[in-house]
Amino acid sequence: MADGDAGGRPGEAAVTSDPPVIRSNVPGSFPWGVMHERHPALIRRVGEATPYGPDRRRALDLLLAEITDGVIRPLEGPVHDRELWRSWDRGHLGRRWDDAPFLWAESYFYRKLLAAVGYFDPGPWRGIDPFEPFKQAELLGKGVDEELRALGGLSSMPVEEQARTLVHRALWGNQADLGFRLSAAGAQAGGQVTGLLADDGDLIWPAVDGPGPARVCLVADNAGGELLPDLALIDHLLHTRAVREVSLHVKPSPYYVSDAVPADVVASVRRLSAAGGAAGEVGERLRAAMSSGRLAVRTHAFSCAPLPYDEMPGDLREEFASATLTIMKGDLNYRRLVGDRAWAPTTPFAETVGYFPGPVVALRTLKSDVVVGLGAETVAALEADGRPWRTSGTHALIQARL
Ligand SMILES: O=P(O)(O)OC[C@H]1O[C@](O)(CO)[C@@H](O)[C@@H]1O
Repeated sequence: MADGDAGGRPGEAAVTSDPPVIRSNVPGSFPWGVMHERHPALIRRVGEATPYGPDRRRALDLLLAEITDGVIRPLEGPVHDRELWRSWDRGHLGRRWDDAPFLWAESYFYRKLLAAVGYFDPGPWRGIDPFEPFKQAELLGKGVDEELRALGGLSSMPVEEQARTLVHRALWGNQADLGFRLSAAGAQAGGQVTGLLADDGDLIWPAVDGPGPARVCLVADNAGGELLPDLALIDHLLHTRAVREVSLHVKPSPYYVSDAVPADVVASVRRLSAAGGAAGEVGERLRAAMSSGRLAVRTHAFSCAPLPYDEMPGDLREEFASATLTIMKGDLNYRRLVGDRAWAPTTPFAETVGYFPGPVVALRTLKSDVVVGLGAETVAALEADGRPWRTSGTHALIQARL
């Protein structure tokens, strides 16, 4: 199957009734806006944020030209991940960007952006995160101060309320990733519609507290304002709950603007420790947990793959299969989890994640068209309201399949 258009999940019987994959070839649609407005704006912002020399600037200009009216070109030179991308290709190289699945094209765009800035090349720009200036500004910003201060109020709450609060902070931390803020709608976003569109939050704790030592995987999304509450939640799992071990999955290289990489984990733990008070204690406990191995940071290449999780490789499948619970953070992970398809929003969540090898919960604010697991009345009310509820980041959900 070229790109899973008609179902055909690897390792499973073809599901011919699956809806079509989302592409960016409809002018005016959300994916079209990402590819034609957000990505060019991002190329410009990256060029402004770091003092690259003429070669890198030329490469950024070429990337802009390629995504504007060109076809998808292969990576040039002796790159370390050529074989990987060949295995992920699905026949899209050489076709128009807009005709590839949105998920695939977006992901490849970020890989090409890293190529343009020389992130993997020998030389001065190797390993320089092009998004670091944005991430750093956020980590040092006022919003983060508030987040850290709020941790002080937790100790006076009963444990169940602490847990609920931490899950909600981790959930809403996903609201505004830095890529999302590159669009006018995203820049103005910030409202929250209280009352989740789906709320399986109460299912989390019985799953984690069950008999036997638990191991939790948290598949992180953005750095800064999202990773800090994720880390606070991890601290709760390790310190207050009887969780033996947490695997924190972050991206092996910069991706989707603000996605967390290992350097962001280190920066966030430092930020927590430096804050003093309750946040400082969280930071110190996390540092100790990293030293002892109870908190392990993982970077799997598939975390930056342009494919849904139902195509995950065997070692990652085993990792999730052996976890008591996997927490999937954010919009992109949600798209990869349920499949980036034009699902009817009332499609049961469990039906879309049947392939997932262990208990899984998604914490996600809605920033793209994909959504499943909603009640018909909820959908009718959202549609009647007339505002862009699927993509504005104002709505959130917690969905579990245990
Ligand atoms: O950081 P998150 O929550 O994964 O959101 C990233 C989202 O932003 C977009 O890339 C749009 O810019 C979506 O396609 C994607 O799902």
